[in-house]
Amino acid sequence: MWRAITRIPKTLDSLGQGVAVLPQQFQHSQLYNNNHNICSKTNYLSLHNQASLIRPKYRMSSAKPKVVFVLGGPGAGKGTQCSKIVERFQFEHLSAGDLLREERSREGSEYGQLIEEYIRNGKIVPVEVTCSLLENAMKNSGKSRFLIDGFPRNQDNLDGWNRQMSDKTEMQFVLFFDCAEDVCVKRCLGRGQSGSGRSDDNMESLKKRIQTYNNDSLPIIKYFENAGQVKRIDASPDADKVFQEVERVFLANGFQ
Ligand SMILES: Nc1ncnc2c1ncn2[C@@H]1O[C@H](COP(=O)(O)OP(=O)(O)O)[C@@H](O)[C@H]1O
Ligand SMILES: O=c1ccn([C@@H]2O[C@H](COP(=O)(O)OP(=O)(O)O)[C@@H](O)[C@H]2O)c(=O)[nH]1
Repeated sequence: MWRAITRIPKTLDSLGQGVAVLPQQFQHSQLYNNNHNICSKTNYLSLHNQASLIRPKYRMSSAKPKVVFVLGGPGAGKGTQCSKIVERFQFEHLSAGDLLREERSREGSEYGQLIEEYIRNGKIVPVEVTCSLLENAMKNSGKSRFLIDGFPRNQDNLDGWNRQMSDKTEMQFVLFFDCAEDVCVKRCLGRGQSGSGRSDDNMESLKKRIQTYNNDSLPIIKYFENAGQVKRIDASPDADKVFQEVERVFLANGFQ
């Protein structure tokens, strides 16, 4: 008789980051859910055996995932530079905006309409939606280094991240692409004209996005700056020149 309940050992229990390599079927199990980390010994043994199948991979990723936040005005060149970072360093690029656009277009999404409304009006989607998309993308990628592009952009985003993700990840620094407003506008309009298909690369939406950036996002960058966590990059030169600076920052912070 297995009357006694068994607490899953810490190594299996704390899958906050190890879960990144768990196959889908584990992700709703007691192994995954820290809130239900007590199970019968029979269940435990079965889960333990299943978990041992994936143990080597889990061990490899037992450190907390490293996160770099990438911030800057609309059109500052965040996405462009993230692609270059991915080519040069081993990072997974997660654009919060792209994830939201994907979710907007996903058939059956209960948030599609809400997301479209927020994006078109340059407003910031409630963090519960964005943070869940980010966490899922992190888990599904199986990677351990992430560029989180375009997030956190307001206090609600930052609070939500701190509640849901900060204990599970190691934030390295904030890469801030500093770009004058008129340059940002020109780049976004250029992106729209060259067929981005984005519903917000037009002057009307841009005015609202810039206002949101100045009112809501800049204070967050300031907050990180006061904490000594911001690496500021002048985003006005051409993309290759900007990347020279970006590369220097990553090398100086121990990334190869
Ligand atoms: N350094 C740069 N100089 C000139 N144009 C750029 C530069 N970086 C990006 N762009 C262009 O500006 C537009 C916006 O860049 P993107 O990387 O999508 O910005 P963000 O992700 O910050 O919105 C794109 O059309 C891109 O090709
Ligand atoms: O964490 C995020 C990131 C993006 N957005 C929305 O998505 C839009 C586009 O963001 P993206 O980062 O793709 O583009 P950018 O404005 O930086 O060019 C923003 O204006 C917001 O409406 C959001 O609500 N939360």
